[in-house]
Amino acid sequence: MRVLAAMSGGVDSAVAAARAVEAGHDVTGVHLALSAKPGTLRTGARGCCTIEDSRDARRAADILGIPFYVWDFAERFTEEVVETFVGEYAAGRTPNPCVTCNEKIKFEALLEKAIALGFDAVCTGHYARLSVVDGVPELRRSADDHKDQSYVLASLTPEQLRHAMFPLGSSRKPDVREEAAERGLAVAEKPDSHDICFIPDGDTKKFLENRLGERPGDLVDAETGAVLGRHTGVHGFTVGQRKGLGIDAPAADGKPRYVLSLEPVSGTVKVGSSQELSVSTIDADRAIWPSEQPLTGPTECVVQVRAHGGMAPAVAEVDSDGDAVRMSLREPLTGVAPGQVAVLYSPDAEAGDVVLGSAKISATA
Ligand SMILES: Nc1ncnc2c1ncn2[C@@H]1O[C@H](COP(=O)(O)OP(=O)(O)OP(=O)(O)O)[C@@H](O)[C@H]1O
Repeated sequence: MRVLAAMSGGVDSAVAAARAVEAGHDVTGVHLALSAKPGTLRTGARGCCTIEDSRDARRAADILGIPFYVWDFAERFTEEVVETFVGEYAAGRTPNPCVTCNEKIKFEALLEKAIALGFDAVCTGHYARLSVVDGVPELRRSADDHKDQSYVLASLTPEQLRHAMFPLGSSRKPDVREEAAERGLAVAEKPDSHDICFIPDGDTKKFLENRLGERPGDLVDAETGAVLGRHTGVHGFTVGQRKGLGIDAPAADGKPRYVLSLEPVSGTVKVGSSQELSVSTIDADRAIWPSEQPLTGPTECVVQVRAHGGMAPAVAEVDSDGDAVRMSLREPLTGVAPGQVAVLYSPDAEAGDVVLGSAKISATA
């Protein structure tokens, strides 16, 4: 197969590309310049697409003896990922930009260009197991629980998955580092990337304030309706947040308060107790079914509502056109934020790691 290896300059994608070469594929490496300023690469910054990262990716490609290019996808990344991120926060939702990047950049913009150039697949260093049998993709959790990225890949369509390759799915990170060292890849010791790549200092609140300015509103006690304080914008909050609420007076029962809901039009942030934060029903829409088959009838599953943690057994029911899912949780969950993705995994221990589907959370109760 002709394979385009997406090389970030990190250890995972270097080893993934190496394995694709070793498997006998005709591999070309590409580094995506995604920096927020179109046409530029940042120097010295943490996060992705610094000049150092593109050099590291090129060096790895040289060691593997494969052709290598840098493609400027900054404009598309800004439009599809950064602007969506800002818009979602302004609308009182909590987006996951890595999900959007996989959907719109790596497996849409990049894959489209790859296919137009005659490649059969895009290979990445993601940790998730993927097999395609008779054209039907099956996406599963990684063999490495700590690194599992099936959550951020679960929104890929069957067609995108048919052209994806994740050679690290069955590996554990320490072994991947060891393999990189054995292969002489200089990136073997490079630290893992964290957080949101376009917010290198990790200060999401400041980033959103710079973009959205001040949009003041009230912090309101959900139970009594009492105004507890003022804030500078719903974009500074996420459902389940406890710290940084800026409320001086303690709750009557002395227990901590959490953000329960965000109302962008009125600017109201409702807060309440941890009990009020618990939800037992999640509604989600824009569902994606990796195997192309929407669930039929009530289906036992395990639902995961954020990239790390937030899992509960549930019964999922899908509407007739396969777009909307209602999940009735068998155990309550807290901190379920509209805008995040709900990923449905198969429930039994043996096959508990197969992604059945995913959908964007729209409401909770
Ligand atoms: N700027 C980029 N250019 C090309 N591919 C990229 C880029 N950023 C990420 N990728 C691809 O997406 C995969 C997952 O990205 P993620 O940010 O989760 O990286 P990671 O797990 O730290 O992997 P790595 O060690 O390769 O950086 C990478 O392994 C790589 O294949």
